Amino acid sequence: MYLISFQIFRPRPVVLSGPSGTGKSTLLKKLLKDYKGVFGFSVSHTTRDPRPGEVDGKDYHFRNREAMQEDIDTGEFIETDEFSGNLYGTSKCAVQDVRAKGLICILDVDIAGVRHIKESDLDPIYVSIQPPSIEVLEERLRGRATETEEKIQSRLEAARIDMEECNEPGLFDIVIVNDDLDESYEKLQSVLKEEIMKVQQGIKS
Ligand SMILES: Nc1ncnc2c1ncn2[C@@H]1O[C@H](COP(=O)(O)OP(=O)(O)OP(=O)(O)O)[C@@H](O)[C@H]1O
Ligand SMILES: Nc1nc2c(ncn2[C@@H]2O[C@H](COP(=O)(O)O)[C@@H](O)[C@H]2O)c(=O)[nH]1
Repeated sequence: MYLISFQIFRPRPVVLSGPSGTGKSTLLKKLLKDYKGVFGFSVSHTTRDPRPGEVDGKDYHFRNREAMQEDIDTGEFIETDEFSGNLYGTSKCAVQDVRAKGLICILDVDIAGVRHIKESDLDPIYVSIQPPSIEVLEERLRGRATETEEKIQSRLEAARIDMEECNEPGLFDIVIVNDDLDESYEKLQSVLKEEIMKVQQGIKS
């Protein structure tokens, strides 16, 4: 009996994608804070260096390239991509850890990651978070002050491609232009309402 109801209430994961600096982490941190016990973050692996304040195992699993490549070769990842000179990837464990708790698993991946996930059996809701313009994105990236000039340029180059590809029919369930943060958050909550309710009702019953 317990098993049957667990399967009925199993929420769909959520993929948040969009250019670097567009506000994905800001929005997902708000969801995690406002909906405790509803969402869980899929902690990705990366070979990039931690930024000040980032914690290994919480923000990312920070690995050197050799170690991460070994894990890729042994089939531990759902998807991986090279972005701005570093490897990033979603491990099977990262997603399983969240889903085993009955939580909505949030994945933050680039657009190549979205395409790889489409080939898996994950069946998430796909959300693209876009900047109002490339100029605003550049301001946000510079304002965050986490990248070198070279990295800012490579991220802006990837952003131009992402801003074009996000409108490809069928790629995303919704594209949210993150101009006003509160409005974007409203839209995000609205598209996730059904899954949120599934988990909240599951908690009550
Ligand atoms: N709607 C908004 N208006 C103004 N600033 C914003 C808005 N949303 C996010 N920001 C700011 O933009 C910067 C980048 O946001 P954030 O780190 O969340 O981006 P990101 O998409 O997660 O980037 P990355 O993919 O590189 O991790 C941050 O300084 C954040 O405070
Ligand atoms: N394909 C994947 N992309 C990922 C993953 N984790 C993060 N990302 C994307 O990388 C860039 C840069 O992130 P940053 O933290 O260095 O700024 C950004 O677009 C993320 O969405 C992943 O596991 N797979």
